[in-house]
Amino acid sequence: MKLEPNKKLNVEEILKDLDKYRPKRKGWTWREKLPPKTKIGDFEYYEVSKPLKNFVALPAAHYFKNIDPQPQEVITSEIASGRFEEDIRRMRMAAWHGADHIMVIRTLGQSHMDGLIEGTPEGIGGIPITRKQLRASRKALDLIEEEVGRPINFHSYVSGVAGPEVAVLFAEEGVNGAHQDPQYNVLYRGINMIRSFVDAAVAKKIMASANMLQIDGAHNANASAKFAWKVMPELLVQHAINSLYSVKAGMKKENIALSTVPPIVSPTPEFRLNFVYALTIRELFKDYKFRAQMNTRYIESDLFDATRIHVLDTLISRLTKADIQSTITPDEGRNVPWHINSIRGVETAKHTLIALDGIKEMVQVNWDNVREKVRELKMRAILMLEEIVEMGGYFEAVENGMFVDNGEYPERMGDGIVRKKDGGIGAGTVVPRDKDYMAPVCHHFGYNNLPEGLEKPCDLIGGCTLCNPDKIQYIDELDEEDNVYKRLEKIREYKENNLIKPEVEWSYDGYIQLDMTIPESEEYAEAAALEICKRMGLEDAQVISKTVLHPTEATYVELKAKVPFAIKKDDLVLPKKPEVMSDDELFDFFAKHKVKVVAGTVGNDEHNVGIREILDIKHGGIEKYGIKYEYLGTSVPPEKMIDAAIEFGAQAILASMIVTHNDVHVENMKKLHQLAIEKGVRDKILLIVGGTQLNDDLAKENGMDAGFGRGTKGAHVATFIAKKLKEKMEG
Ligand SMILES: Cc1ncc(COP(=O)(O)O)c(/C=N/CC[C@H](N)C(=O)O)c1O
Repeated sequence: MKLEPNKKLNVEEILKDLDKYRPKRKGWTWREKLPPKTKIGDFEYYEVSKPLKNFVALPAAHYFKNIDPQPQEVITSEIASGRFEEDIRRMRMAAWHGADHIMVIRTLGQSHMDGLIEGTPEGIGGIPITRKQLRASRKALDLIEEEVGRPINFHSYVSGVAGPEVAVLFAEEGVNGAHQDPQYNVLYRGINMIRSFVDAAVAKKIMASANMLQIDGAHNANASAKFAWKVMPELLVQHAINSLYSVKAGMKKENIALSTVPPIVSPTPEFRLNFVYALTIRELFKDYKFRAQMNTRYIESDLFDATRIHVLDTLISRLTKADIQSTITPDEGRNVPWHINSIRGVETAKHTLIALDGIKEMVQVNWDNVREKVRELKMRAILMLEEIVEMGGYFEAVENGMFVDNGEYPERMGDGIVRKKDGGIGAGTVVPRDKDYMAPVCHHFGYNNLPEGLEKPCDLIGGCTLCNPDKIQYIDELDEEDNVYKRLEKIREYKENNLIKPEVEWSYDGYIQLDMTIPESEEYAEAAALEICKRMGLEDAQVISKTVLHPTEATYVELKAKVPFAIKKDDLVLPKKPEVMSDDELFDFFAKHKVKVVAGTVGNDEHNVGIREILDIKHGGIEKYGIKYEYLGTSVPPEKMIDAAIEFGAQAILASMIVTHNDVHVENMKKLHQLAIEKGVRDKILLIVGGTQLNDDLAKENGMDAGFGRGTKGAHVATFIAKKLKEKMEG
């Protein structure tokens, strides 16, 4: 099976033969780095990796030969729609934008399930991680990898009371990376600490056997603390505990990634604080990997603010080091991530990393002003670790509320998270192994009374599931109602009738996002906006963000709402593509017919970039085909345009109109048409207008011969002139 860029992912195809699916590989894949000063297009890069085969480049790429340079850092897209058949569509979108690390959040509460989930039930806030969901997702990613031309890492979470079972499932199914940090269970899921650490050792050894990359859970302290910047010493301690525990459990340091988040945001002077922290952690843990995550603690519903924060967080990565740049959807503050926001997050990371390529060639740390601060932060962490040891170790420290206390250690606020050593979920469930304990399976952590001379423990049973996947018991579905087939059934009618509905996260969910500015205070603006949606016939309208432009003058309101209808794709009339003759035909025509035009930006408009692109040879402008032009400049009065065309003996006027405020562009078109009639040349001179807000219909309605909008090239205009002149000659 192969994905075609012009064909949608076929979920039914993905679901076929999942019982026979085997992962193509195990373990994590880093990007293929290219050497410093690699040339891409007209530019040199210091920190790029192998480009993609298929991609969606940044918006401005078309100015630069449509290059899409890929940073060396792995870029994560976090997905949490709750329906894996929708997640895989978004994975494809994210991969084209440059994500090669797909992280699917688990459904609420899966950490508290003491066993595996089977089948394909729908999740809340994330996906129920099941063998079938993992296989379908990994199988889809195999196809998406081929399509974009780069390996994609599939990632989820090994935590909760079924941690070891989940770790085995992941190792069996070729999951490439996972969060694993026992402190997460203890602090944020209330799971017994002895159970958590014993399970973690078992899970880590299994993850190590499959060469999975591990991400720790320190970022949760950033997200949970009242004053996120005060837990920095503790974060270093948390990283140290999980990192060393992971090494002791058999993990290689290059597979241990510290999850590090710039803890604070503007309006604080964030950079000076975040930068010191970022330098400190990288100095202390230089043999490990760094998974930089954008801040989630202070993300509000304002997408622009969130994006600014994420750009600044990515600057920190560029100025220090990140092996993975994890993107968080900028709307983390208001929705479960939607398609567009997952993609926005990836674009922000790619844009910023590429924009700051090689920044360290020009910008260095002023250690004179930083060294002392780094040292102080390290001292705080070391003192905290020493006190933990004095208390009797980690478990006692947690019992004393040492963690996520909002005092910057050694200051203490006394509001840390307290867990009892013999309390929490799974307390008392750890049983010491008997002397004759023996488990005939591979990669099993801890005491195992295996017979001498075994090549592999599982030789005793003819192979374990990690060595012999045919031993895996594949369960297809358990719930007759809550499964992917039932969900696909509900939307089959839309697909069969080629119907279209907008969506934000699930096919045909019908949601749109709209925004409006209401000249009222916040509360009236919200009420008015909802009423406007109601009168527009939209359903389930909800305000998702408000920006006060002025307490009484105006409020900008963003809403989501459902459209109560579907569109028939077959009834849609597509705007006709502008005709374009081949270069040879254009060269040939204008070699035989000498054509002159006058051109300029008409009225009181100073924008000239667009018209120059249409004229100049180096941008593929009309000059390339032999058309002569007289450029009149900007803010050219319509009268002067007509007079110049007469004087220059031009067959056409090219009038650029970018400003359309108060319909000034319509007024100028009408004037050109009227003046050409008054001067008796309307049938001798083609009136051609262009501009980002224009189109052919609007131009013709106002007396022009043609109108060209966004994306027009010189060849389009030259083709129009040639065809019209040909008609005149034949007529
Ligand atoms: C160390 C660890 N284990 C498990 C889980 C998830 O475990 P549940 O199934 O209990 O939700 C998490 C969650 N982090 C959220 C993703 C974050 N936005 C991220 O990108 O890292 C975690 O940090």
